[in-house]
Amino acid sequence: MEYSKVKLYTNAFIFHDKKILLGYKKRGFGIHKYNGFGGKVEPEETSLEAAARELEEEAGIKSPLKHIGVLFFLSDGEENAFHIDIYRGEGFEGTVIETDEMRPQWFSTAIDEHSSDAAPKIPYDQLWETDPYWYPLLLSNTKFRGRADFRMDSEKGKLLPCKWWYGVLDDEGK
Ligand SMILES: CNc1ncnc2c1ncn2[C@@H]1O[C@H](COP(=O)(O)OP(=O)(O)OP(=O)(O)O)[C@@H](O)[C@H]1O
Repeated sequence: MEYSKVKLYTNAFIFHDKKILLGYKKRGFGIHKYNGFGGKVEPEETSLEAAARELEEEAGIKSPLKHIGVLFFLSDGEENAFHIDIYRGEGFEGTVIETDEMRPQWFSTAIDEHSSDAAPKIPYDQLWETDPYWYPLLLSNTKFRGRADFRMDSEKGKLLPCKWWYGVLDDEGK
């Protein structure tokens, strides 16, 4: 797929007490899916500043965010490509709140199926369709990069991935 411009976005995932915080998107792009907290990078701010601002706007918390990956995402009906900077935060300050845009919820990161952890499992069937390929890298704190091209499936009446790849980076991001 081709594109003319690249738009910068952020997406932040908070980890605490063997759990990951996801938000159920209540409106707009990605509605009814679970995702990290994020949005557009505004012209006057850095990607990290945008990630911190969006996390506070959408979940009411602050966290020491570290860049862990990049997703390059293309879609039918979008002339722009999305460059999504993925951040990971260990712990947080403040109180997690529900906002007009997102309903936050904790999910278990425990690998043990029989864990007594009360938190529900990550809802892999309610994420963007290609997210399950890179969540293991996010969960294991491994730097990564990837690309996914989405096309409108006229039979199903929704955007579906037609081509994608994800790769692991070394500590220097190469
Ligand atoms: C395979 N494709 C994808 N996989 C995983 N995540 C994806 C994604 N495509 C977009 N995303 C994220 O979805 C959020 C949209 O943000 P969105 O609400 O539109 O932005 P923003 O809050 O700036 O908009 P408004 O303020 O409402 O205009 C933003 O975090 C962005 O990174």
